[in-house]
Amino acid sequence: MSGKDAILRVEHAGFRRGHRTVLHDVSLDIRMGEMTALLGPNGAGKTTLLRLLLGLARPDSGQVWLDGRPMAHWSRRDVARRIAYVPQGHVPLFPYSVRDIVGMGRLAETPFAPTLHERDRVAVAHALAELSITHLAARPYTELSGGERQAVLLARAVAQGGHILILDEPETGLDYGQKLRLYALLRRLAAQGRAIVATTHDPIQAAGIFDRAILLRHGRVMADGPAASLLAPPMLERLYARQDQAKIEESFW
Ligand SMILES: Nc1ncnc2c1ncn2[C@@H]1O[C@H](COP(=O)(O)OP(=O)(O)OP(=O)(O)O)[C@@H](O)[C@H]1O
Repeated sequence: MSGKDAILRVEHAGFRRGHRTVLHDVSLDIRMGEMTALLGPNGAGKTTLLRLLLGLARPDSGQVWLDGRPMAHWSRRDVARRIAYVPQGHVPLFPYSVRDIVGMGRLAETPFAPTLHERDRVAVAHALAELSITHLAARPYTELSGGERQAVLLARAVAQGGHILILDEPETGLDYGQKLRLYALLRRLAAQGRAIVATTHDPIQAAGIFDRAILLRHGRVMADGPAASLLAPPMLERLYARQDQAKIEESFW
């Protein structure tokens, strides 16, 4: 694997669902200490690409590498030690307490223990404090607001540790103050050397926050570069152009 700091690499990945090709020849590197935003219109393939990065789906062609080894060679537990995931809108069936949900982030470390070890409890307390939700610790997760739930899922990812944090539309449901705290937290985690990858539907905000942007359209990487320069009007108009308009532009160019 080239690129000294690339912890995750996608090499010429193709992915099909039935007759649909969802990802076409996607190649990219995810680097330590970098905040990478993944943008594109609805259905562009962002969540599918995250699933490949998480090892939850395998490409039909090409390869995904984690820390220099093919993803398929890693056990689920070893992937969970390295990659924390914050999914979109997750609602469990049972009214676990916030403390229990955040504690689930420690399962890769202590999978069969009936109770958490002291170091796990410290990690949970630290994560709750980091997200300013210590006061919610005993509340049932199912009774929280959307923004509070999102903060709990972030705390679970922080408690999990790992070098890579992958988030699917993490701003969903957050108020403005929570969004600012989320981005400050992600920046701190990146400054500690972690790799941050997040999908977002807010390119204007992402331009000021992320280091790098990868633009996906119709399952292909349309552009990959510094967020501040890429996420500007000409590129964004192309990225989010209606399909018929894009065809006109493609034939024009
Ligand atoms: N299980 C499936 N079966 C068939 N097609 C699927 C399946 N999952 C995803 N797709 C298709 O793959 C394409 C990419 O979906 P994906 O969820 O990755 O897009 P996205 O960029 O995350 O979209 P959004 O911004 O709306 O969340 C879409 O056209 C979707 O309809």
